[in-house]
Amino acid sequence: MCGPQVVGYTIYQVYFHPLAQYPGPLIGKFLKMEVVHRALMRSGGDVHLHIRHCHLRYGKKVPEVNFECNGAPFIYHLKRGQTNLGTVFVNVIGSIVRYGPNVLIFNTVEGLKDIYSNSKDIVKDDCYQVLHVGAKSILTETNPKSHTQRAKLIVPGFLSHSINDFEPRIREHVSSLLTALSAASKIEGQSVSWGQPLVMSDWCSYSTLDMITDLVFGRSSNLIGQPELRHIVSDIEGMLEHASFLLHAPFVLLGRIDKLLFKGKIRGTRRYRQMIKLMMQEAGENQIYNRLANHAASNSPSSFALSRTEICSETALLVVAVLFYLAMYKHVYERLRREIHSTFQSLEDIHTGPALQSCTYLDACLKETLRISPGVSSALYRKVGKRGAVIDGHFVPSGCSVATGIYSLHHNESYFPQPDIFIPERWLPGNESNSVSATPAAYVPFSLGSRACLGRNLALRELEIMTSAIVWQFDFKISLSHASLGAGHPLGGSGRTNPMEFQLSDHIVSHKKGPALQLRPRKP
Ligand code: HEM
Repeated sequence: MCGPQVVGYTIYQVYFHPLAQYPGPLIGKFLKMEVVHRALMRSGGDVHLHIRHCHLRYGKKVPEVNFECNGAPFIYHLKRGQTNLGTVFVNVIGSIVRYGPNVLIFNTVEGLKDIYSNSKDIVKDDCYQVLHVGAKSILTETNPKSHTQRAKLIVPGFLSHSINDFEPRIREHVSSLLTALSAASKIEGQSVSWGQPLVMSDWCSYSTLDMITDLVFGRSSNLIGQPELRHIVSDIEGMLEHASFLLHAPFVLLGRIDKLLFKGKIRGTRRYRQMIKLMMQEAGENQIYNRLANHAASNSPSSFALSRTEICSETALLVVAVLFYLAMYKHVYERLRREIHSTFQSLEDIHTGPALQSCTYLDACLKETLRISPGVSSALYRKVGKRGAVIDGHFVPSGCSVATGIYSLHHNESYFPQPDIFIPERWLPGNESNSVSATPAAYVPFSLGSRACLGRNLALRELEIMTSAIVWQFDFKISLSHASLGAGHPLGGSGRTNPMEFQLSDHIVSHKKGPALQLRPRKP
């Protein structure tokens, strides 16, 4: 392009483009902000925070009186520039941000529903196709008809009776985890002293990967029992980092620059794929993978393969996030301990049934964790079809990408007052404090509509059982020698300053190391 063309293009993008009226970063009028973050600035992992930042930045400031402290640490208020509890100015969150030349991000319940419940006129964005590794998968399929076909195949594996059948295996894996945690802590019998610090993200990842491989292939990866295989966890993380980079910057595939940038990670991906390949070959008759493979034989062989990303588990992140919040918010921990210890007489009692169902505070803690630290935190892009679509009252032309940032919506003050504070009480039936009550329609950790998470019930079952079993078995506290692992820090950079929030790195799914906990057998 020569000089006048550049000027003409710039004026069009800024003033006359159909999305010109929407506020957003200047650079976003010319480039996708996801690309800027992940490719140019290489700060991948922070996009969920940047989306929230944009909604705040492009909103407006209004005065708010009677700010409530509600048990949050003083440093937290200071970080937000609130030096007294009188009148403060807060940002009213901007509901729509232009996040790329043809990209709009909505931060409202109405926008969310219009985007994700309308599978006829709004489909998965083409960017998902970059994730096909040799074959399409249910997650990356963009054609609604083909998606329905695939979904029919695997949905039965995720219905409650299938999960009930699998639950004894979940409990066995949890029991192995507890034994391994005791051994790694070097806790002797009824010892009252605190054990060695343990990085819980590692241990929970081993256990949840063991569970999910057991379910999908009928054979566990057994990372709890075989330390030499544990590199698989970082192999998966590396693979997701690589994939999330390609998702938004597919141009690096030309000339395969990514092979240079992600050399070590690509090696890890190969190792991981090798393991999965072996498991696929040995999959038991009734396993989810087997059903897909049988169907593939009578259709197009590779196209029904199960993608690797589907079997990696975000569940581990959620368990460690719950443990982090329990260790940080003592009053929450005490209340949950009381509930778990008074409900269950022994570890064997922790299983699906009326007792577990009666644990309303456990349910509230899990919901609040999934709100504040959602396992999938960034924007799930969708593409507007031929006729265009009306989203939250705005007409969006055909071909535009639209999304809602899950982390950003879950931190929208209009739906979740005091969004940066972990308050399980907002989820309790007959909410004890109206000032913090949640808007359930804005809570979407598993997305919604026809492309919502299929593993939701399984993930929740694992979460409930693992969390209750750990709380039942151990007392725990943050290890002072690694206190900042997983936590925000006053010098942590934009959006990462809250020491009471478990920090996520968003790479398709979120992951993060931490917290480091010390355990001891629980006191009666
Ligand atoms: C707490 C843990 C989990 C969270 C927060 C979560 C969240 C999500 C979200 C937000 C999506 C939508 C993705 C998109 O639109 O691009 C999704 C899709 C999906 N999830 Fe999960 N997930 C979790 C665990 C699991 C587990 C354990 C499984 C299975 C073993 C699973 C299987 C799937 C599948 C198959 C899809 C694709 C659905 C489709 O496109 O039709 N998820 N998940």
